[in-house]
Amino acid sequence: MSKQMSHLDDIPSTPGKFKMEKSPFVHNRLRWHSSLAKLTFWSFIFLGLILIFFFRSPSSNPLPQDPSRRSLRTYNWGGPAWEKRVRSSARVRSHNGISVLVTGAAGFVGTHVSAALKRRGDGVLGLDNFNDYYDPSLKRARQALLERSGVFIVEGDINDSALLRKLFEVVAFTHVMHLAAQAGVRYAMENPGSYVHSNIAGLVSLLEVCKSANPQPAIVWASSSSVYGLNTKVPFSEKDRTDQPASLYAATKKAGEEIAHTYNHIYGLSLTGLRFFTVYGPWGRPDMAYFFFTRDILKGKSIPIFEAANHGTVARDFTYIDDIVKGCLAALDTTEKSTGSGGKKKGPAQLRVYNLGNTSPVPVSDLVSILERLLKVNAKRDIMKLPRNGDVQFTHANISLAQRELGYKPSTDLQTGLKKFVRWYLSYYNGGKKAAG
Ligand SMILES: O=C(O)[C@H]1O[C@H](OP(=O)(O)OP(=O)(O)OC[C@H]2O[C@@H](n3ccc(=O)[nH]c3=O)[C@H](O)[C@@H]2O)[C@H](O)[C@@H](O)[C@@H]1O
Repeated sequence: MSKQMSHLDDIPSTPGKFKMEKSPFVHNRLRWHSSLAKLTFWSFIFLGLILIFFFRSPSSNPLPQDPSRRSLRTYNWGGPAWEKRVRSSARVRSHNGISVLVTGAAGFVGTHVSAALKRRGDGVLGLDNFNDYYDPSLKRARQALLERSGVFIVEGDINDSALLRKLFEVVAFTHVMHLAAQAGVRYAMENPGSYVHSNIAGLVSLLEVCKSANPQPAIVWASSSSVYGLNTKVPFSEKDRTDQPASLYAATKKAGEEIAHTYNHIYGLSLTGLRFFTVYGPWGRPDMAYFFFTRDILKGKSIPIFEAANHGTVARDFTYIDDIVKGCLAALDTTEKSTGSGGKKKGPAQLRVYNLGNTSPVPVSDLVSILERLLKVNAKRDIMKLPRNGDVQFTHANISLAQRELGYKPSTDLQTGLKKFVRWYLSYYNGGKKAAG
């Protein structure tokens, strides 16, 4: 052993150099050895301290706001008490009910869909990674709301295949409502990686587990109106081209539609994509214009209102959350079963895509006028050129396919929907004396 040690000690770090110093400088060499040992010792201590710092104190993470680090977060899950909560939340309580895994359940659409499913007696289990793309306390408040109606949200990431497999082991979900995603059109230029992480890698991770589950669930998931990109044919129909995305966000949603095709084709998964058109309403997303316009109008801050070239109008087919929820439930209720089992396809399976919009685009400047009336405050309008960061000039949904096949019929105009949003906003932020971040 000692022989071996001395042999190892003799190996020069830079072959050739060491040999030259060998015989004439024995003393030097001994001194060199002891300082090398000291150096190694202190390096280990230093390395150890760094490791302790990283693993023990996530709050002192040097980049807490960088969502590309989200995948490094660890979540606690598992154990008999946890499994019991999972089972109880997913238990179907009505005749002919379905059991649904809702990803992104602490999100805007996820919360509303989960609550609606639970209300009619379906089994619902939520999954959410509670990331900090926008104020996580709003997500926690939505979680508390769902908790009160008996929906448990598991904390975890859709990229965690072991967690997903565990969930399917504990519950034989008949359906997955996949709403977890990195949303927002403009943020894709700041953090492209988070779009790939959630909307592509996360989707594949989920579909991998679904295709191997036995029985395979039917999946309904959130695509986006943004897939129409630079398409100029209005209103946008599902038959129109979607190969000119204007943002990376749109490109990842379009990629999702292609990935859905692949898993349907190879594994017989039943897949339905819903192209949502600018969804708004109570408990909405603070990164969306109607939400932060409201906050900034109340604060007396100026709001940037985009216009296209030559004072061209920028407009959106704003769609109220309750209409979207009805569309989601109708999509779940009309799914056919997946046809595969054990990762093998047995026959062709259902593959669908629907527009869920309002069919009545409203210029952004009109949205601001409605908010001014509801808030009784004049906005400080800062008209600026539509930046080249992913926004398109207008969206307009043709919903005849969803109408025909899902019975989808939106019934809330922007004025009515914003009135409900403003009422919620004032009671959430002022009633609770919270400040909108
Ligand atoms: O329909 C969709 O698929 C997409 O709808 C929204 O995207 P967007 O329509 O851009 O919604 P907002 O960011 O709320 O913008 C609404 C309108 O306000 C305009 N806007 C936005 C921000 C701003 O500072 N000023 C401004 O005039 C935008 O150009 C747009 O016309 C969501 O943010 C996306 O996640 C979703 O996928």
